Amino acid sequence: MKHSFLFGHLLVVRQFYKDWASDANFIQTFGYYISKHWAQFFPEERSCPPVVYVDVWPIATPMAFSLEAYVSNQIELGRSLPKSPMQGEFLRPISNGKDLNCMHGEEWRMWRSRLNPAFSKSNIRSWVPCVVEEVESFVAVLQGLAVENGGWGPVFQLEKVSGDLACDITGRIVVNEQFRSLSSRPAPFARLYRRQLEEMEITMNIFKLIWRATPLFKWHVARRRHTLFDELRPLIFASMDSTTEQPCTVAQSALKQDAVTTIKPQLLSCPVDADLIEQVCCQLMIFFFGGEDAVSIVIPWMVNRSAANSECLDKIRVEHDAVLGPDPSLGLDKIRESPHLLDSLPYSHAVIKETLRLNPATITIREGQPDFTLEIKGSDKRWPTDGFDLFDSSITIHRDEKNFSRPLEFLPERYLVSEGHELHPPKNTWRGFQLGPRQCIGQELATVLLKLVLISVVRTFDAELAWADWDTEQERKGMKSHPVCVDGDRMYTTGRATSHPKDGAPAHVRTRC
Ligand code: HEM
Repeated sequence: MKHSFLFGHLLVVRQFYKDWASDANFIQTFGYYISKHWAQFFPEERSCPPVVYVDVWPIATPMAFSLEAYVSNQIELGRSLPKSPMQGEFLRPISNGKDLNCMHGEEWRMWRSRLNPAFSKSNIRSWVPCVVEEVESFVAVLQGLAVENGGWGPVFQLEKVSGDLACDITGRIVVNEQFRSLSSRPAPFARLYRRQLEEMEITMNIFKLIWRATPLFKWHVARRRHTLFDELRPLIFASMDSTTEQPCTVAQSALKQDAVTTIKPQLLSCPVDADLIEQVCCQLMIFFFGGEDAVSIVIPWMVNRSAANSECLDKIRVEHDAVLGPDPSLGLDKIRESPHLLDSLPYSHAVIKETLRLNPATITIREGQPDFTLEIKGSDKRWPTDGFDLFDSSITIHRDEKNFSRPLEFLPERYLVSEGHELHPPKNTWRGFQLGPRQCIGQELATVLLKLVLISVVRTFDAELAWADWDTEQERKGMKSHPVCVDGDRMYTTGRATSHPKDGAPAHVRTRC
């Protein structure tokens, strides 16, 4: 790839923004962009290189994008590489970079084994009635947005409503508290948390980089983080006071091994305990972030993909009628009474997996090491990683014909056919929740949540993204809309670090007759 002595690969980065979209999410989509245009950037090659090295110094650490499953598997399934320091820096406003997602080595292992029980299938199952309660608030919001006469209701940003749902569900599991983000009076924690999210970005803007390096910025961010922890602390104590054995909150799981299940606020005059609670606060914050960050884009993609595929919607409805009975208004009640019915929805599960295949919500980043090199097919030399942040371009792997036949088609059936069928994906290629020891700890919760969304929405409402309504609304507010399409779709991934749907995924809903 053409390298400039002065600018490194920054000119290629500029080209990406020009060709894709000026507000496209670079780290999430650059690998896929290269895989589509490799012949232009690597004219001397006969196929797309499995790893693309990008020199973006001094804006960021040089990057290496893995575009092949067998390379990514060396990064995730082999040796446990540390997370990139960039992630710790990014998460500083909420967790000071001291959370499960940023840790590695022994420290990570210790916290992961403490926290795993709270996210186990059996524990998440026992939370289902509470999760259903939060999903009912989500349905109430949609009902308020669907007009009486059967027409489409007003346009709203689906990302925001989905993120609020994720935050409220996380609040239940983490400290058993109702945050009411979906109501007009959210709890103070929910409001503060949302404000703090605004401080988080990975930027290539030089002025912002300088401002973010100043002690004043760091002080401001730390002060707000402490305010957030001040809200969280009493909730942790209240959750510890709870006498019931099940379900177990994440806070209880985090503190159990320290035998401080009876910890009381007055004990906090002891600095060791205060330090421990501070560590737990940092850990709990990553669950609010991890859940909301992914769910707020996965729900819009799920709506976008299924709305474009009426056959898929019909199949979901048939499955829900068969398992939950013909009356859609009783679907959530059925699950509340019998959570195990969630295991009897294979097609709905496949829809979730297929959504995450075509549109993975997050990207894996690891720090390259001097003694960690990559084995590349057809090359007698191992490829270096030292000095690079390693990116697993899951979207490229998921859309590669070698791994998934008819890769650009939305085909949930591929997860339902048996091995040997043309559509059956090979082992270790689907990485919607990532593979290996660092795979998503919240995947059981996420799957329950997404199934409940399908149960409560698909038979009750029509839902779709509403770009024409959005443009009209913007014009009414005096703002000119500049429609941009990526791959022929107005919906694409933006965001200054993590993935966000374009314009917050404007959508509308109507009640089904
Ligand atoms: C559809 C929803 C979700 C998707 C697609 C998703 C995806 C992922 C992926 C791909 C990773 C691996 C990241 C890496 O390799 O660096 C991950 C890690 C993680 N996720 Fe999720 N996630 C989802 C929901 C959740 C939820 C609901 C929670 C918690 C409430 C959560 C908490 C975490 C945490 C803490 C990690 C880091 C785990 C570790 O490093 O040990 N996620 N997630």
